[in-house]
Amino acid sequence: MSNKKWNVALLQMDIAIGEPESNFSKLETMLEQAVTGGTKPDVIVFPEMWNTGYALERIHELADADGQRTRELLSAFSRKHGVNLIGGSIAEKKGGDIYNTIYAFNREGREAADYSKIHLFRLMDEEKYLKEGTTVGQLKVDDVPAGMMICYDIRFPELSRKLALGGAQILFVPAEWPNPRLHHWRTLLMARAIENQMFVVSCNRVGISGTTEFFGHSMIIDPWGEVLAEGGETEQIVRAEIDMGLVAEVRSRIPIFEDRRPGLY
Ligand SMILES: NC(=O)CCC(=O)C(=O)O
Repeated sequence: MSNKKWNVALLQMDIAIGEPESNFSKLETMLEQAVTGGTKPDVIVFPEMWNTGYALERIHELADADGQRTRELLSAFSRKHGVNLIGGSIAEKKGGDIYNTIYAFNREGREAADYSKIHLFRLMDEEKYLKEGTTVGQLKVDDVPAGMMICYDIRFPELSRKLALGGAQILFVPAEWPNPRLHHWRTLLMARAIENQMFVVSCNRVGISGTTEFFGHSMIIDPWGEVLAEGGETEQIVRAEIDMGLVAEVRSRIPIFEDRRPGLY
């Protein structure tokens, strides 16, 4: 277990539907603000589908081919500033298919992992336009085992438990989670943190897209379930310092991983 302390910054941004140019420009502005406007972050997280929003009917023309443009930006920025990036997710075109994919980059500017959303959200028609990923999102951030899930994935506790059993001490969750389900968002994120005794770091977008309103409330939650930081409902950078040593402390106080009875369930 690690005793590392990290400053975490979440880019709680608005996303212009179907306008990658405008979204890249917004993201680059907020990235600069994240590294210049406060304590220098160790990890920066972005929201879900930040390059295109849910412009699904035009997604084949808008998606980033092999994530090339996104990868170039993230690699250069992470290397220049010595910061880990959990690069939200983007609409990624791979072969003839479109995926909802996170790229994570380390402080040296190298790609640490990618993860494509495995549970597609029917209420937003994802299953009609996107292809689901087939592997879970595991990575190391400064040698600390971590996990990645995307938005709707948090409704599946089996997935976060699998990541925790695989060693994850922190879970990163980019999202586009809208009204009227704020209560679900906050409760599910806190539950994933408490039941797995891990940090949960979630970045949601803000703004209105068609008739759908996204409420922000990006959250940084510790392994005890305490909310260390929570965004409001406008564009902002949400920040907190986290102490990774707390994971071992909470896990030794209530040893749920030793007390599990997997033979019975
Ligand atoms: N983009 C998403 O996966 C949205 C998930 C959501 O809103 C939910 O209620 O679940």
